[in-house]
Order: sequence, then C-alpha cells, then structure tokens
Amino acid sequence: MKKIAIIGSGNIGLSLAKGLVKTNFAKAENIILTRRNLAQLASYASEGYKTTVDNHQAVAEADIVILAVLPQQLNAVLDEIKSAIVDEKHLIISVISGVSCAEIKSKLNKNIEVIRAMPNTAIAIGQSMTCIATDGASAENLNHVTKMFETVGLVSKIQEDLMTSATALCACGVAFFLRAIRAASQGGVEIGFHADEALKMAIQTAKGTADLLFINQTHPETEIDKVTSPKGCTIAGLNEMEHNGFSSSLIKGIKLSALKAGNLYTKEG
Ligand SMILES: NC(=O)C1=CN([C@@H]2O[C@H](COP(=O)(O)OP(=O)(O)OC[C@H]3O[C@@H](n4cnc5c(N)ncnc54)[C@H](OP(=O)(O)O)[C@@H]3O)[C@@H](O)[C@H]2O)C=CC1
Ligand SMILES: O=C(O)[C@@H]1CCC=N1
Repeated sequence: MKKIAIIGSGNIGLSLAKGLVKTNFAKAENIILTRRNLAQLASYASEGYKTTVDNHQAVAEADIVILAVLPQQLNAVLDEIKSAIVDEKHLIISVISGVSCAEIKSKLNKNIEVIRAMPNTAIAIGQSMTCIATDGASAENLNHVTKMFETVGLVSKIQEDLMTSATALCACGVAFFLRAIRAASQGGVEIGFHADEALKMAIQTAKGTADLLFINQTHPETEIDKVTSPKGCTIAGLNEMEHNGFSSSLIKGIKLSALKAGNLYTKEG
C-alpha cells in the first residue's frame, strides 16, 4: 500500500485523511500527518496516524505527497522538502488554491508529476465534490488520483485554468450553503420554532432538496415550479428574496471568491 504524507494537516488536510481512512482507501498507519504545532495532532497519533513536524522526513518516507498548507506558507514548505523529492518515486498532489502545477514544479526545480485537486470539507464524510487538473501528469497517476478522490465523493476532471473557479463554487461553496441553512433556521425561529428544531428542519429540507436534484436529475426551476402554487405563499416568499438580491448576491459572492482564489499566492511567498 502506498504511503501518503499530508504536509499541512489543518482543516482540509485532516478532513482528507479522515475520509481516506473511513472509506478504506488508506490505513491510518500509512498516512503521515505534518504540522508545526504537533500537539494539535495528538488525537490522530493515538488513532494510529504517524505525526511529525519534520516535512523532509515525511516526504522521504512517502510515495504520495499531498500539499495542504495555506498559499502563503507554500514556499517555505517547498524549500524544506525539495531535497527529499525523488522524480521517479514521488507524486505530488496539491490542494492549495491559486498555485499552478508549473509554479510548484518550477519552485522544486524537478521534473516531477503534479496534480491539483480541489476538494471540500465534506470529504471527511465521503461527500466531497472534488475537481482535478494537471498540466501533463501520466494517465496512470491521473487515474490513481481520480480513484483516490472518488472513494471520498464525486470527481470532475477540469482544465487547470478553471481551478480557481472550482475553488469558489465547490470548496467555498460549502460555507455559502451552510450560511443559507443557518439563515433559514433563523427565519424559522422568528416564525415560532425553537432554535434546535428550526435548525434540524432547515438541514433536512436542504438535504432533501439537494437529493431531489441529484436523484431526479432535474433542473432547479423544474422543482421550484412544483412548489410554487398559484397565488401561494412560496412564490410570495421567493419573489421577496429575489427583490432583495438573493440570486444576485450568491452570484456576486462566487465571482469575488473566484477572483480572490486566483490571487492568494505570490511567488515571493
Ligand atoms: N479549508 C477548505 O475547505 C479548503 C482548503 N483548501 C486549501 O487547502 C489549504 C489549507 O487550507 P486550510 O486547511 O483551510 O488551512 P489550515 O490553516 O486549517 O491548514 C493549514 C495547516 O498547515 C500547517 N502548516 C503551516 N505551515 C506548515 C509547515 N511549514 N509545515 C507543516 N505544516 C504547516 C498549519 O499548522 P501549524 O500552524 O501547526 O503548522 C495548518 O494546520 C489552503 O491552501 C486552501 O486554499 C482547498 C480546498 C478546501
Ligand atoms: O477560504 C479559503 O481560502 C479556502 C480555499 C477554499 C476553501 N477554503
């Protein structure tokens, strides 16, 4: 079984590790987690993961290296691991927003294969929407990475220049939908439910709605037409939301996130 080093085990790195173990793609003992504040990984060490602050050693021991630090932390990490990377042995997967495969290869000064993946935090429960792109990795490596992310959700292969858009729509998207659920539950409290009931109702309504589209393979407007009775209360509420910029605000937010995602990394670090 291939050994995986996750360099930068924070929110997404740990979500990925959990997902891979939960779905039996990897065993905890074959995953090396790194971060500078090792104490934060104590519970993972007790579950069988290897944990270390030594990125160089982690890379030397691994076959697959997953880069999961913040864009502004990347250059220091690449300097640290550069000499441990062996062209023919290692496959690099980067989940870092806004950094191209070419930039990583150039900073490492190696002829190494780099595949970018943009998962979201639902990867921890095997429900990620992950976009994958590369600028010339072998079909074998691309298939391997696709299979790896397919064990923890859906995968779309996209052109690399769309990776920042994928970041906004799929990775940031989790926060956007969560805020929508939270807002719905707040509305529910105003109209008479206790907060916990309102949240439970909003969550199940959102889940059922997503499944309607997924299972029926229908367009959202087709399902909306089924809810909006003539002269009814749904269309009244929906139109009020639109008058206040509901769709427009989502679209504008996604555009701004995509713009920001493309500007998170500077070559200087
Ligand atoms: N969060 C998300 O939903 C998603 C994030 N991403 C991308 O993933 C990356 C990480 O994001 P996120 O998980 O949110 O951020 P976090 O800050 O939660 O994780 C980054 C981790 O990197 C560690 N780290 C920093 N410097 C080093 C170093 N030199 N060596 C080892 N570890 C280091 C930090 O821990 P310590 O300070 O202890 O070293 C921290 O735990 C970003 O580039 C982001 O764009 C992509 C998709 C989704
Ligand atoms: O907010 C961020 O920058 C990261 C990238 C996508 C999700 N979280």
